[in-house]
Amino acid sequence: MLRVENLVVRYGPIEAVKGISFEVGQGEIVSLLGPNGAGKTSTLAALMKLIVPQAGTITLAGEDISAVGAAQIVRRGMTLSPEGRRVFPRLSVEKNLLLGGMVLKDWRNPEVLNRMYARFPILHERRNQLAGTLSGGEQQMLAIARALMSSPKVLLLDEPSLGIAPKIVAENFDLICELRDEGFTILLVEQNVFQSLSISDRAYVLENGRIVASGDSDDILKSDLVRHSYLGVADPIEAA
Ligand SMILES: Nc1ncnc2c1ncn2[C@@H]1O[C@H](COP(=O)(O)OP(=O)(O)OP(=O)(O)O)[C@@H](O)[C@H]1O
Repeated sequence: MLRVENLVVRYGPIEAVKGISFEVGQGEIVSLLGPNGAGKTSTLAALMKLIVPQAGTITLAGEDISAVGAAQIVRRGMTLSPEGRRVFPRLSVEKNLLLGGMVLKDWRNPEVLNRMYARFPILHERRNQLAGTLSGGEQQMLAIARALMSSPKVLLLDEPSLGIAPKIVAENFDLICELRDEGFTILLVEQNVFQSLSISDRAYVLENGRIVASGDSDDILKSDLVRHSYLGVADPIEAA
């Protein structure tokens, strides 16, 4: 569903992503892991053209979207729930949601909004409230719901558990699994390595802009590299 080849992202002299290649199959959850500064957010931003990559080929559902801009990428079926949620704090919950589908022709179609409210009743309850007044967990829910408003095929999730309470984190991971079961294809960036690997099918580990490990999530969880470098424990199964 998503294939990335030789992606390079530079900020002036800093090469943040150094020619990485990976793919996400239809209906998979794939984790992109790695320490702070590894290049995870830069990769997602480049996929959505929020920053322009210096090189690389991006293929979405068989179509080359390397030269396609952000709005068109959303129309073609890929959206991002960004790190730090980035809801518009002074707009209502409903307006935040509508913005998620606004690049589509039928963005005013009430069915789309109603479907989202049926999935997230709390957002319906709070639809007239300013987004900035929601709790962290609710804002995260809103960011994911906003990304779903354009009915994407591929969902990019950047740190959906960052800064929210453990109970809500567990609910978010359940939601991500539900979305996979409904057929969404998900690329998940997470600091929460155990939980991320426990729900994903496969994973890539980024370090200093390069992929240093990849494979089935179960194998990555057991690998020495991840155990020692990223999890900091001798036995992650015991620790979990
Ligand atoms: N706007 C920017 N200008 C200059 N350098 C940047 C910019 N954004 C990121 N970088 C640098 O690019 C590298 C990769 O950063 P990036 O945010 O993609 O990593 P990350 O893996 O997402 O880390 P984190 O989990 O901390 O967000 C880092 O060295 C970072 O300092």
